Amino acid sequence: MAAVCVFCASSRTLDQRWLDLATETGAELARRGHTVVSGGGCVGMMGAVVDGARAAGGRTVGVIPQALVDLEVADLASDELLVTDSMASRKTLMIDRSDAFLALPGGLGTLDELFEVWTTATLALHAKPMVLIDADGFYRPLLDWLTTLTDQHFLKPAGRNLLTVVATVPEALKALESHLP
Ligand SMILES: C/C(=C\CNc1ncnc2c1ncn2[C@@H]1O[C@H](COP(=O)(O)O)[C@@H](O)[C@H]1O)CO
Repeated sequence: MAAVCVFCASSRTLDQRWLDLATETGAELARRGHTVVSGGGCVGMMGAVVDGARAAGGRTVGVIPQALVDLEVADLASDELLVTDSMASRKTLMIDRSDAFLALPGGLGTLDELFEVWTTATLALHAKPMVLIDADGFYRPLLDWLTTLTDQHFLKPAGRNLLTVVATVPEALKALESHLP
C-alpha cells in the first residue's frame, strides 16, 4: 500500500469521459489499498478522483494553498487537508507525502506538477515511480515532441524512461505497483 499522488485537471468544463477516467482512477487506487494524495480541490477531475477514492472506501489527503481554498473548493471531506502558504510549498508537500505519482490529462498546472516530479527525478532528488495515463492519445503530441528532444540529444533516454506511459487505469496500477519497493 502506498500514498499515490494524482495530478490532473481542475477545469470545470470537461467532457464526461475525463471525469469518468478520474473517478475510475481514484476508485481503483482505493480498491487496491492506496491512499490518494491530491491538490486538495473539489473541482474538475481533481474532485472526481477523490470522490471516486472515497466512494470505494479509500483514504484521501489533500494539499492546497490558502490562496486556492475558495477558487478550487477545498476538499473538506479529505481525511487530511493540508493548507500551505504558497504554490511552491504545496508542490513540495505533495511530493514529500507521496510514494508514487500518477498523471492524468490536465492543463498547465498538471504539466507543471508532472515536470517538477520528472525533472527532480532526473536529478536523482527522488526515485519515486511516475506513471502517465495517455488516455485516448491525449499526451501523444507532447510525447512525440519529447522523442524529438531525445533524438536530438536534448533529453537523455534514461531521463525519458523514468516516466512510464500507459493507456489505461489497470495498466497504470500494474506499472506503479511493479516499481514500488
Ligand atoms: C508558482 C509556482 C508554480 C506555478 N504553477 C503551478 N504549480 C503547481 N500547481 C499548479 C500550478 N499552476 C496550477 N497548479 C495546480 O495544478 C492543478 C491542476 O491544474 P490544471 O491547470 O487544471 O491542470 C490545480 O490544482 C492547480 O492549482 C511555484 O512552484
